[in-house]
Amino acid sequence: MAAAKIAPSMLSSDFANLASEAERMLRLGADWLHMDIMVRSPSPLRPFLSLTDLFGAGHRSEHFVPNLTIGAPVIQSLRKHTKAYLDCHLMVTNPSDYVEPFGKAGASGFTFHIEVARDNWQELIQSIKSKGMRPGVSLRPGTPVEEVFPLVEAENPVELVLVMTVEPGFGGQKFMPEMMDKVRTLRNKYPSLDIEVDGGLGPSTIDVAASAGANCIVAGSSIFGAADPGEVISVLRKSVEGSQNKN
Ligand SMILES: O=C(CO)[C@H](O)[C@H](O)COP(=O)(O)O
Ligand SMILES: [Fe+2]
Repeated sequence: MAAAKIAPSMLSSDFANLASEAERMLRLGADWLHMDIMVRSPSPLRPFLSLTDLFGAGHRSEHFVPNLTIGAPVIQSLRKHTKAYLDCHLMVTNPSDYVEPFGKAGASGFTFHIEVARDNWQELIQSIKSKGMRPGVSLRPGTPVEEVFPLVEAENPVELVLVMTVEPGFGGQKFMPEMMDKVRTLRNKYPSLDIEVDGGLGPSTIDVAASAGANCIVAGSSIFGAADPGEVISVLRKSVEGSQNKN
């Protein structure tokens, strides 16, 4: 059985006090720290011609998501303050460019999106492992779950599948229960796989995700916005463990 992992999304923390926020979450019972990486990525045509040069600054195809958060230097700084598992979720168009810097910075898990790795996921998994990180794959709400089967069944497989339960880009969005079909399908096929859900998880949505078979729970706004964040972490864990004991 895949163990319950509660992973506060540090996207909702006070970035100016990241080390103490991380320490607070671990003290309150968190297993992992979820780090959302959203970076503006250069076009493959640079320095010759970029999509922005062609279509103007409004063209968004160089971004995986319309937001900017943190990069490897922040992971490196945080690593000096904690031994915790840093569960890095890379919402970037070119994940292979980030494997080496994140490995050096001390990332523990490196989860890339299948939508930007359809042609090179085998090499990507290999390089993530060679840098000492645990490879994971994520899928946006519109991406069919079948797309990740080959990555779980590969000779050199991913060790975690992250099912997005909101459109990636921002914390504080509404949970999409229709994504639970993907979780159920994955749990039925792969009983011991780490299946992570991310987006809109909290005490009011956890039971649906836990009973579908998710064992790694990312939660940002519901934990950081709570009067008692430790209680929220405990509710999330009990729901996952309770569902597992029923099966
Ligand atoms: O990947 C993410 C956004 O793209 C975040 O991890 C996610 O949104 C968590 O935030 P919340 O729990 O507030 O929804
Ligand atoms: Fe995330």
